[in-house]
Amino acid sequence: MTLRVGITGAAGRMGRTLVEALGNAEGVELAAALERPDSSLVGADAGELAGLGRNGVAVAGALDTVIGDIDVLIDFSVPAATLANLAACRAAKTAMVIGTTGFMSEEQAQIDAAATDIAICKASNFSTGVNLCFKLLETAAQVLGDEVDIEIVEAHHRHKIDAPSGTALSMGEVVADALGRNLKDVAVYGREGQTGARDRDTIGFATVRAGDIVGDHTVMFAADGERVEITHKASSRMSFARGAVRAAGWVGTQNPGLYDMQDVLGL
Ligand SMILES: NC(=O)C1=CN([C@@H]2O[C@H](COP(=O)(O)OP(=O)(O)OC[C@H]3O[C@@H](n4cnc5c(N)ncnc54)[C@H](OP(=O)(O)O)[C@@H]3O)[C@@H](O)[C@H]2O)C=CC1
Ligand SMILES: O=C(O)C1=N[C@H](C(=O)O)C[C@H](O)C1
Repeated sequence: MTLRVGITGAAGRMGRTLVEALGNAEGVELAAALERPDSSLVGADAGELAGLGRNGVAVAGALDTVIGDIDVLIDFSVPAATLANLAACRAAKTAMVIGTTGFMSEEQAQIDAAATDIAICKASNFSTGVNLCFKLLETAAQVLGDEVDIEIVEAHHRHKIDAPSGTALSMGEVVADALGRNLKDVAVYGREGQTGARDRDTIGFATVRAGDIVGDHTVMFAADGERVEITHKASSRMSFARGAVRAAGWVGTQNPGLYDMQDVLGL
């Protein structure tokens, strides 16, 4: 069976990469591509937009005009657009892959609620390497325990609109959970001025925004006399897109529920 997939933000950085990844994947096919209703790109060919040549899929401006043509919607856009698409998918019983980051906790609650009716695979990062790093981080935190200072440093391109990155926050959650801490209580987002000495239980975050960096993440476990650093560097958005397309093929056959890339990879 071939699953029919729709892509939102089809002209965006991830949207174009997803169109390319879908063209190379098996068991899934591009059935719809979406942009804003008032976008000048509505009606354009999605393959041409992605720089691949015509693929015959015209960009639509409204999800309700194409939702009957798709089995799974892949959404990498902005939280407000994702939540509007979530409501439409919930009503139509269409599965979703959500890659958008930067949701507030009450927005995440809407996703949790929709997952009682539809299958949703949501991940802050769909690359295999980052999902492996989540496992390595859990082990590192368990072994190094409370004897180390933990700092998370992330760097992304100048266009990124949320900080810290969703991936950095997920890494913080993995480490905090492994240590029995609540990230909300221990996170420190940047430092300035007379900060006082570091509190051992805190988990620090630092953000770099520069140039065309695709996505770098380092978690540092620093003790007196040694430190461990676990680093992932993405050099192509295709690493995220391939994972999201794999997730679409997987989530399209699941019962309602909220899943992540670890479920897709069986980690
Ligand atoms: N989970 C993962 O593995 C990854 C997640 N991401 C996340 O994906 C998201 C998108 O990133 P990226 O592709 O770089 O961003 P872009 O800005 O390049 O693309 C976003 C797309 O969404 C569209 N869009 C924005 N607002 C709306 C709206 N209100 N209604 C309809 N469409 C809208 C944009 O259209 P327009 O240009 O007209 O605004 C654009 O086509 C971010 O949240 C990012 O953090 C990114 C990479 C990997
Ligand atoms: O906006 C991006 O580009 C990315 N966003 C995701 C995040 O916020 O973690 C994933 C990746 O790092 C690229």
